[in-house]
Amino acid sequence: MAISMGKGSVGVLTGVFIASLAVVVAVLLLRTYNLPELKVAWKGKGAPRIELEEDEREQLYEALKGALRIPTVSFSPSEQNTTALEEFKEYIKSAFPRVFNSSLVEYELVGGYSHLFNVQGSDNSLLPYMLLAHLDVVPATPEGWDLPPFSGEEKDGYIYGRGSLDDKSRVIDVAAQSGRTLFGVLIGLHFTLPKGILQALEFLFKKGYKPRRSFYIGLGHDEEISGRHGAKEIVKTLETRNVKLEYLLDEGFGVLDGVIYGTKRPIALIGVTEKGAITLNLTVNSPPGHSSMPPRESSIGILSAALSRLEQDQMPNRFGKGPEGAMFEQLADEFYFPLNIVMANLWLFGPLVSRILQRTPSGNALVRTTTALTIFNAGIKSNVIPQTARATVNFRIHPAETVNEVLKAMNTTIMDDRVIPSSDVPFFDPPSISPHDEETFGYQTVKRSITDVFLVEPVAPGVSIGNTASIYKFRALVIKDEDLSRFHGINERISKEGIETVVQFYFQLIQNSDTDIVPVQSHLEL
Ligand SMILES: CCCCCCCC/C=C\CCCCCCCC(=O)N[C@@H](CCCCN)C(=O)O
Ligand SMILES: [Zn+2]
Ligand SMILES: [Zn+2]
Repeated sequence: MAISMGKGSVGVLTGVFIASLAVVVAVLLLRTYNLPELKVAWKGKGAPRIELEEDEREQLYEALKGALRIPTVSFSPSEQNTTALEEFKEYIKSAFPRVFNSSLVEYELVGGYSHLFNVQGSDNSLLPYMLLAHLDVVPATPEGWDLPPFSGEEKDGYIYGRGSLDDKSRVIDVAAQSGRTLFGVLIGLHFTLPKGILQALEFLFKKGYKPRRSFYIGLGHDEEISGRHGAKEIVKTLETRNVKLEYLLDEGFGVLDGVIYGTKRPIALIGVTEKGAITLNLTVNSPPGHSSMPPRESSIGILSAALSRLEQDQMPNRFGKGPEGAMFEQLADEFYFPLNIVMANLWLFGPLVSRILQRTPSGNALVRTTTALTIFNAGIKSNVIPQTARATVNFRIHPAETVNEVLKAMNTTIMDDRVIPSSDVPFFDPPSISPHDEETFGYQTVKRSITDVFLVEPVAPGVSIGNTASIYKFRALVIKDEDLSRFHGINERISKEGIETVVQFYFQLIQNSDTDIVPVQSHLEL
């Protein structure tokens, strides 16, 4: 069928072309010259903060340092440092005596090393909520670190260590909607570790606080390897007791300061959904033998070629097909000119924005299903042709795609029957979007607590690129662009100010949850 265009269409297209060109030039200029420095002059008062004495502050830093020194590493689904997990049990008991000795707290160990606290409120008519965190960490070797990863040492106002961001500085925050069972929200759960949560509770008890609304704190011990024995057992435990939650909060985004290119001020994002995930092991077997008589193709060669195809031939850019498009449109006013115009008109500029986003790893993660090659194993000796080569590929699925679609695309890309896929961790489609309208207590309470503590606007819903399988995902930290590589990377660290803010956030959230009235959002005067 022929496509014809009238004069009018040509005019419109020319206009669109010129507008696009202007935007491209403007974007290039913005990239060339530094953006104006962020000048944030908040006049918002926020909520009263917990006043920490100097010795309490020191106690807070020391408690985190102590936690970082216990190497609670999850190496693989079948290997964890159980000695460290044992040590951690004793550690939290000594670091948070008021929590463990309070008559308001029921404590139990779940799945061997996970911790479940039920803090009794005075009003049983209010549904409880849940805060989640995890105490396990991914492995780290000292290479490249300014300070050793399990030393809990301090430099220039930062406390360094594996887990300082993910997730030993945080406390569990999980929130399910009224009437939803935990199982529905926690499948494949990722927990984060609970330092800030327990510390906030410790300080609250010290001040004689008694909550009105009951809440749970769940600290998983195997979140980094899918939460099979921690989170899932906690879910089972609560399901058996027919527990319903008002909301559930876990780690996730944070207050993003300069992370989204071209924004005028820090933006707090609460994850209301997240990407799906598949982790596959790819194996190639071929006859072993003497390296002096190599076959034309070896297991290593076959597997490497397949992996290279996967890395080169990424899944398509889906920008705008999932909730991330709406997120940018909602935030349009937060961008400098002319990006504000661009973001408000994604129907026109969507393709341009999607191309710009995919140029950075974090932007790319928002716009497509990502393919990450994470493990490669083969060979035992320099003169032996290996029988087996094995690699692991981790896909994070864009909300507009499914597990089945990704598997199909992967097969098409590899196109080699000798590469055998298998999986030993659960995979899941991107979950549905958690409610975040003006009537939703959990979302609005988290949002209000963010504004109270960080004095930041806007607070908007977003799509989390990491997995937590919780209802709301927020990390009470200001995250700068340079921090992104520290997650699961080298020189993971948290500022002393940052760790105090985490505590302030939970201190505030726990108190803001003590009502049945959906909070009115405060607005900051600029
Ligand atoms: C324009 C770009 C905007 C992008 C903004 C990105 C901001 C990202 C902020 C923080 C990122 C931190 C990474 C989040 C980690 C989430 C938690 C986590 O590590 N979960 C694990 C669970 C593992 C479960 C076992 N399969 C994970 O996702 O690997
Ligand atoms: Zn992690
Ligand atoms: Zn984590």
